[in-house]
Amino acid sequence: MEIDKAIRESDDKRLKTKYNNAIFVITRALSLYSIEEVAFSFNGGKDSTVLLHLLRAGYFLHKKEMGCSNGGLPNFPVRTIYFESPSAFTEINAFTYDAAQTYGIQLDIIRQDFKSGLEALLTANPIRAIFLGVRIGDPTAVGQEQFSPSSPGWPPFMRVNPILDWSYRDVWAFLLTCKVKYCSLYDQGYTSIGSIHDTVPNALLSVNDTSSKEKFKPAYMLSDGRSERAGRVKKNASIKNDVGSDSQKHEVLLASVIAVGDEILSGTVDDQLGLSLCKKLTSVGWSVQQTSVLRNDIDSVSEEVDRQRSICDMVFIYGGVGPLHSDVTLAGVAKAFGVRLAPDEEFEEYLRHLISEHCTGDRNEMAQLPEGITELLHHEKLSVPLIKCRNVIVLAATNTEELEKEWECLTELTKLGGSTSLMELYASRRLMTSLTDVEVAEPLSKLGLEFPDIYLGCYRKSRQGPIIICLKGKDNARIDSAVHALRKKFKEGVFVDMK
Ligand SMILES: Cc1cc2nc3c(=O)[nH]c(=O)nc-3n(C[C@H](O)[C@H](O)[C@H](O)COP(=O)(O)O)c2cc1C
Ligand SMILES: Nc1ncnc2c1ncn2[C@@H]1O[C@H](COP(=O)(O)OP(=O)(O)OP(=O)(O)O)[C@@H](O)[C@H]1O
Ligand SMILES: [Mg+2]
Repeated sequence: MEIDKAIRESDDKRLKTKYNNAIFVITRALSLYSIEEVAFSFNGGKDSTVLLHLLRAGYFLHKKEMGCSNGGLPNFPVRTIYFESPSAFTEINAFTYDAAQTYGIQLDIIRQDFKSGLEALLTANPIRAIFLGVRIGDPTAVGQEQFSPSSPGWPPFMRVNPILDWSYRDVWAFLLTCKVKYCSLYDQGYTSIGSIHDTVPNALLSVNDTSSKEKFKPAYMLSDGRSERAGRVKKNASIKNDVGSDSQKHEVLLASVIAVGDEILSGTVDDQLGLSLCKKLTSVGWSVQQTSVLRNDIDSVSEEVDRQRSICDMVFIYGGVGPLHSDVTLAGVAKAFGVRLAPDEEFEEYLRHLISEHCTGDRNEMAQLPEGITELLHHEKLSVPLIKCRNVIVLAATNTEELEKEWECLTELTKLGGSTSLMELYASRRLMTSLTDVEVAEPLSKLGLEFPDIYLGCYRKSRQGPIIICLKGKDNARIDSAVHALRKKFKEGVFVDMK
């Protein structure tokens, strides 16, 4: 089988690992489902072209494993579906039909939208699993695994994603190593292909040329796979401004603190970080609007981040950061901003230094960051930079000492960035009194009206104990005036200043 042979003869170890993993997924799927129960969703794009050849090899190897291979593969045995659309590139259509002819594929052309088309397909056929060329960086891949049931609201089937963990580089390494044909648009600067309305050649492949027609290098020349979708016209628009522009509207900067961790919710671990972070934020003049604890679940994270990022100046999120299956925070942040997670070579470099020989296989998965919105905040005291996605700071700290260090660096870095005023300190005074609630309630409300710029808080340490009144603001003189005004409302000596 020529594909299998080409990979075995190649000395690209990484490609071999990717290939073996994908073949494993395919052969498992072919063991789990009968050939009538599987389908392949093919659209002539580079990812589905990779999958076409992997399926050809996988089927061959599966048959061999079962002891019934004769070495040949005259016709492609998996039902193949193509959702044809009037807005597809003619080159894509031509390549799809051409490939069908070359490899003996019986194409089922569907001219409906994905959902209705799949509903009809599943009603008419015993299909239970569909192979897709989805890769982890695709916006639609968020939350998917190699075997992922279709989403709620979609007809029920298993989505099988054998190349989910492949990078852009892997795709081109495979197509070039196997010397297989791919759609001609990829030789004209297109790096990811949607419809004719939302896809143009990737400007990063543009060749400076004096002639009037702009020229582009082929897709495989793109050195940084993170820019694969640079030729796609952006769909989402309304992203809240970064802190520093919008924030000037508020007198006080608003923060939200999000913890991610099933263990906090089950009471297995004590969330010290939330408390510490709230103290730190308050001490530098921020007003914490909300703290929340979320499950290790991408959708929970994305919904909460989306909500908080639009009402707060800055969102601080911690927990669920790392390479484990439960580490979903960055995927949730990516989903909240409607971008994909993509391998970040700079971040990967840091991780490589940090874990070097302890790491086997492909390190890319650990270095996936929300694409196009991530800023790495470097500090010499940190072995890995802090991650800032627009107005969301992702903290890697897992205990208060680590948080202390990250916080120190963060405040230094934001000051270095010229944002000193954003970290302007709050001044505060606390007064203790043995007056009853009823006695202080009304005068305090009136004080609030007289001093709208001063935050007035009350709390007590026990039901019967004294009340502590907290006055906070950015102007010391105003706080002193408020304290004076409050004292004037009562007999002398009923309020004691607390340190
Ligand atoms: C065979 C097939 C199965 C799909 N299954 C799902 C699904 O289970 N859930 C979902 O949200 N989208 C599903 N989709 C839609 C894709 O995730 C995605 O929206 C689409 O490929 C992107 O196309 P667009 O960029 O034109 O919107 C499926 C698409 C295909 C072709
Ligand atoms: N119109 C379609 N018909 C059939 N399958 C499709 C269609 N659109 C998408 N798919 C499936 O979804 C997968 C992911 O699509 P995606 O656009 O990310 O990749 P691609 O088209 O293969 O490559 P590229 O990223 O270069 O466009 C495809 O590989 C294919 O399995
Ligand atoms: Mg495509």
